[in-house]
Amino acid sequence: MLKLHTRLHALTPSLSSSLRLGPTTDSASPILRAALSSLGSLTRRSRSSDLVGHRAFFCSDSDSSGDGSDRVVHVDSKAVESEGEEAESKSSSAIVPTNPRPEDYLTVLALPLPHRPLFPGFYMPIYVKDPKLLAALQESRKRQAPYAGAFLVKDEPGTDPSSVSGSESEKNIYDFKGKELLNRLHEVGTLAQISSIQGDQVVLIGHRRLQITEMVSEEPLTVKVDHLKDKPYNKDDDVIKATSFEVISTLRDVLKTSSLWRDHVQTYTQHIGDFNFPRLADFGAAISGANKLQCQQVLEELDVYKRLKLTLELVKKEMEISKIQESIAKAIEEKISGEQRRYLLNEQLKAIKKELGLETDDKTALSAKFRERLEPNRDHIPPHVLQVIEEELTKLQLLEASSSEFNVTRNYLDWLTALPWGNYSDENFDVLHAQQILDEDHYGLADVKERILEFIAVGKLRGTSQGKIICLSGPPGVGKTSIGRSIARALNRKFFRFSVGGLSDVAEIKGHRRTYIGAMPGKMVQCLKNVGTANPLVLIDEVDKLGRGHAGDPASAMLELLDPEQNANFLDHYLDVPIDLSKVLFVCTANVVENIPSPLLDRMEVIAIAGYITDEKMHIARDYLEKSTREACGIKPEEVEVTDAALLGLIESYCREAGVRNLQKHIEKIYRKLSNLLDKEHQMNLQLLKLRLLNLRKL
Ligand SMILES: Nc1ncnc2c1ncn2[C@@H]1O[C@H](COP(=O)(O)OP(=O)(O)OP(=O)(O)O)[C@@H](O)[C@H]1O
Repeated sequence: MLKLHTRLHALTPSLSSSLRLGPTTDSASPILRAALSSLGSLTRRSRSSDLVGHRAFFCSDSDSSGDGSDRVVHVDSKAVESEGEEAESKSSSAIVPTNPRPEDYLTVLALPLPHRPLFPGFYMPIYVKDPKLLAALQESRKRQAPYAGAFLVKDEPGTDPSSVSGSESEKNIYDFKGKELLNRLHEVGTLAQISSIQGDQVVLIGHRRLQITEMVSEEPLTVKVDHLKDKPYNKDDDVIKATSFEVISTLRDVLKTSSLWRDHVQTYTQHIGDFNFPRLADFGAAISGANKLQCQQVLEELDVYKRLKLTLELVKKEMEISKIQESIAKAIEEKISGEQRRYLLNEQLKAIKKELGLETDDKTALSAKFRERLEPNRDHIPPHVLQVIEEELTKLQLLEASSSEFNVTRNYLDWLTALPWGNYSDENFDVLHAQQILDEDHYGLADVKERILEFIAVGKLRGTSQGKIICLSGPPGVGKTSIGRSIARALNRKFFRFSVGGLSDVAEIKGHRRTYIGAMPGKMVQCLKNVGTANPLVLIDEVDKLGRGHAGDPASAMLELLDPEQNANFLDHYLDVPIDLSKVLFVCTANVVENIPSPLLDRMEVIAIAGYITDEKMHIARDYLEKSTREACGIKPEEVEVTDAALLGLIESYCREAGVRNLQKHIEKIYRKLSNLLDKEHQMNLQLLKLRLLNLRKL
């Protein structure tokens, strides 16, 4: 008695911690104590968890070997003391050694366990739904006999032990009473200490194996039991040792891959030198995810070697599961990291695009870009166009960036905002200046120059030059195109040239409707965007060679474009808003006036350039063509002299046509050859190369 008392006091510090975790013993091995502390947190966590509620938890009991019975009695009394239930009981348990020891419990209440058997040394919280059984448990706890027998419930015949039983079966167990219930229980179970009762939740601690021998009473079911002991085994048996080492090493492998049982396994394997084989087998089976029948098999096995072998099978399975778990986790991780990388790269791409001003997705950036373009000449933009632009900008915000509609709207806005609304170049109405420029570029052409100077003079008086279409007609190479360029220079207007020779598609002039894929505005809108001013000089080449369209008449479209009465409200199909072309000066060129469609011709002021006579050609060749060609060939004036006779010979013998393009080509040819000769002559220090009539043929 005295001995018992002193041990009780010695245990006090360790037991105070056990109150959280359940009872412990002073003689628990280092393994068990370590396991106890490491499992403390897990146990606390698991109590709130429904899932783990069906599994057992490792504790420090070790009386399965049969020598720890008195320790359990101490633990029990201490637990009761700590809960402050009855001070009296504390003294009685300490002083009166008549408290029954676990092995004294030969008649116990039978607790049905629906999910898994309880292994010695493990915790298990269960819910007792039978009020009579619950009352009996509370009663026995009060009587300082807090022990019961925990027995796994058998599956109904024909059911798959691996299939999920669910709460249905749990409920059904309590419908069985007496003998019926007894028949549903496995015979081998565990002596369970009732650690605590809270409501209908009872926390059990497994102690030693029991076997039901007979029924004592029906409600609640009470049974007589035999206490089972492990069969004697040789501790130094190599096979047992090897099997147990294999169990441990497998547990270690599980630990490496699965964190689920890390606490359990780590604690146990840390103390590898201090284990006992039956406990190891129980431990492995209890923490494995094996089904209840497999666990029950381990519980029923009294041969230590066989039990270890069964456990080994279970932990190996656990290992396989954790490998699968690892590969699943890895695959998912790879997928996630791949997606994250993609997201990151996309974000970087966006940032780079934004930095380079290529941002296409960012609607706000796009809108800002368009608004920025509008800002400088917002006052000049006609109100109806501004309204359309604003509407389109709002639409752009609502559209999905990846939709085709978005791209259409974006392109449309791009065109609308790129046009030079109300942006005019300052016209130069200085007649003298104009004459100077025209003379600079062309020889002769007195009629043409006069007409142009008149045009400028009228424009000066009116303050604007508009309302006229000049048509320059004449044979090829008489300088129709080049004079158009000169007029633009003289008037200080931007120059844009496009040829309508062979044009048969009206859409080239008036644009496509926006609904078509790859729709574009017509040539005139492209011209305005290109030159950046609303009053350029537009040279329409080869107007007499206008094609006949199969879909629409290009001549009519040209009429709309050129007619001063209509072109103030020129409607391009793509833009769909009228644009003012009245400030544009149109100059057309034609070889044969008769081929120009009469409605067009009617509106034109035709200036005919008949062609040049030899004398004119001589002047043009000497003063314009020769000069420009010499410069183009990089020959200095003092290096070459072309005599009049040679030039005349060239014109009369080789270039008899009305224009001077052929003459220009011959002069270019001669100068190319001369530059080749000069290269050789340079070496002979020849100062001047004279091109005479005689040499002309050779060249
Ligand atoms: N009176 C001129 N003075 C100076 N150079 C001229 C004159 N007439 C034509 N040229 C030159 O002749 C070349 C051909 O002229 P241009 O191309 O304008 O002819 P074109 O009448 O438009 O021909 P086409 O009908 O074939 O288009 C140009 O280099 C131009 O400078």
